Amino acid sequence: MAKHVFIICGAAGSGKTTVANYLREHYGMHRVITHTTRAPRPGERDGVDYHFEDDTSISRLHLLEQVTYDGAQYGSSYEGLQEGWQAGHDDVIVLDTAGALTYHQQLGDDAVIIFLTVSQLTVLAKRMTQRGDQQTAINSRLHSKEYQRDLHLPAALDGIAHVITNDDWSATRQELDHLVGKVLAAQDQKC
Ligand SMILES: Nc1nc2c(ncn2[C@@H]2O[C@H](COP(=O)(O)OP(=O)(O)O)[C@@H](O)[C@H]2O)c(=O)[nH]1
Ligand SMILES: Nc1ncnc2c1ncn2[C@@H]1O[C@H](COP(=O)(O)OP(=O)(O)O)[C@@H](O)[C@H]1O
Repeated sequence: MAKHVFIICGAAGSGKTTVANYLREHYGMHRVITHTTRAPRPGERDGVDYHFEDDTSISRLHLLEQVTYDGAQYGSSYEGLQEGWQAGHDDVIVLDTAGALTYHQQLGDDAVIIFLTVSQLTVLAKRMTQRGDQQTAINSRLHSKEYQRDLHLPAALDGIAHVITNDDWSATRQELDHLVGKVLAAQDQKC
């Protein structure tokens, strides 16, 4: 029975969305769509990239965890996880490191945490520009304490998270394939 949730965390621009989409497309994982009060970026769609909320609608939700990141609210629900598991799929979700820690505390080894980083941190802002983010949004992000915190693996996730340096996409893909292969093989042995 599938019941893992692959949690992708790391700084803005490190490649979390790219990795989550790869795991969905290549391993049939269920992408858990989380909730946010931040404004959609160009090209983002409600219900696909996020459930876009306002302060009132997000406060009515029954969330497993909720954080403030760069002045906006973000949160995820247990129902979102169950959707994938009930359909027999592993889940993949994109979270900040505070959320990743909460999931580790709640789900133990069923939460497989991947922390993404890059060798040159200056690359991150360039990737945000390439992605089409507005300059004011990039500046706000770069100066937020949450962005600064998630540039490095928090001590509480040391030895728990799998760290991948996402400089070169083909190397990242190989590391992901290796990790997912190991987790799925261990899962098959348990069944
Ligand atoms: N804890 C938590 N973090 C979330 C959730 N949804 C998104 N995030 C994180 O919130 C942060 C900001 O996300 P976003 O605005 O999409 O910016 P990005 O990091 O540039 O892609 C990222 O670290 C996301 O991983 C959630 O439901 N819970
Ligand atoms: N290894 C990589 N090399 C070059 N560009 C990348 C790589 N991984 C992701 N990107 C690009 O960088 C930008 C930010 O990636 P994204 O997945 O949106 O990051 P995040 O979700 O962590 O903010 C996107 O335009 C994406 O296509």
